[in-house]
Amino acid sequence: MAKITLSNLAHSYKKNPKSIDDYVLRPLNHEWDDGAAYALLGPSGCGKSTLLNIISGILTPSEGSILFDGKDVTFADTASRNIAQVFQFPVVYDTMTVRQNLEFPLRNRGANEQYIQQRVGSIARAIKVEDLLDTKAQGLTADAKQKISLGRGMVREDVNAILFDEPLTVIDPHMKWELRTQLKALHKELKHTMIFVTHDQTEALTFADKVVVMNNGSVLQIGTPEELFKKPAHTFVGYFIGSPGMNVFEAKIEENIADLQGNKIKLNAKYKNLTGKVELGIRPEFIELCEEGEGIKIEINRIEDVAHHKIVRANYNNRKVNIIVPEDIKITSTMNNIRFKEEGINIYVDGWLVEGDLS
Ligand SMILES: Nc1ncnc2c1ncn2[C@@H]1O[C@H](COP(=O)(O)OP(=O)(O)OP(=O)(O)O)[C@@H](O)[C@H]1O
Repeated sequence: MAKITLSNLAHSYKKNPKSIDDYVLRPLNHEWDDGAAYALLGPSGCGKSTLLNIISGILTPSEGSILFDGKDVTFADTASRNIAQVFQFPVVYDTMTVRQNLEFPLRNRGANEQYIQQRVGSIARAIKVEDLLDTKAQGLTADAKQKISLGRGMVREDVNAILFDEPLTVIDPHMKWELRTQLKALHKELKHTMIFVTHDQTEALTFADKVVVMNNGSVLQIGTPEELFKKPAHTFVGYFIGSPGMNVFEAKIEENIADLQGNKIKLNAKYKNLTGKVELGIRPEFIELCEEGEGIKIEINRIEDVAHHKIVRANYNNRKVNIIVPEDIKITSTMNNIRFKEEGINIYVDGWLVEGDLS
């Protein structure tokens, strides 16, 4: 296992990039802790695979360097980086049995027979393919083959890192949950440094200790699922993560009062001299519905009953606002107003979170 350091790393697919817009990865400086499970999350085209390919050595970055435990591997090939990879589509040898497929990475490295049997046994148990061990891979479903690919990725204990590039895409939806849980359990047991690329927030939030949120070639935040929920570092993180995502309103801020188009909202911190585009962000979970005469007037458009809560879709001054209310709350025809819970309010300038003075 290794700590992975990205130092002034940037990448452009153009030979002579002229401006920052020519870069698909903008300068990054980050350390990925040894033994942690990371999810790399972001919309299609934000640069996730480019970054993963740079870490694995498939791609050489146009600028900066990458270090494994302090050793510069920027120009080292994939084989010498000692990493395991699992791709979107299964990589298995059809003519081999499941057992032989799982044994392959260990035999390749000259592991002894007793260790191979013990290790393949425990991985087969973890991914629940014990009954398939002596079956040829050829006849297996895409799901089962991808499970074998995951097993092959996990079977070596001596790798620096395991990289997963959207490995659950071909997996049947209810099997996805099971595999994610198994991957998490294997990570707990083996403590491999794992990087899991996905554009699915549920996948990222359930698998990872830390989620790296990317957009447009930049890392916007690295945080625990709780940090991403409570303190999104950027408005993009706020509305990309969450279902529905964070509500964002333009605001004027004077000390500890936010003015939303004439509606005054009390804040639990003071802000001074904010210049630029000032916005107030609040997740739907921190907005309460209340009776007419209190809070801010809204127009309710639709109420959706989802598992364990209701989502209220409404309009406030010609813009959309989403509210999450517990399933046991009865919404009456006079509940046309909302109020904000102070602890759920975050203030942003030009998209970025600013901390106020709590004293
Ligand atoms: N070989 C290439 N040559 C030129 N441009 C490329 C190449 N590979 C990727 N790109 C571009 O780089 C940007 C980042 O792509 P990348 O595949 O890293 O994003 P991603 O976040 O992994 O997206 P997805 O989830 O769709 O795979 C995109 O605009 C893509 O079109």
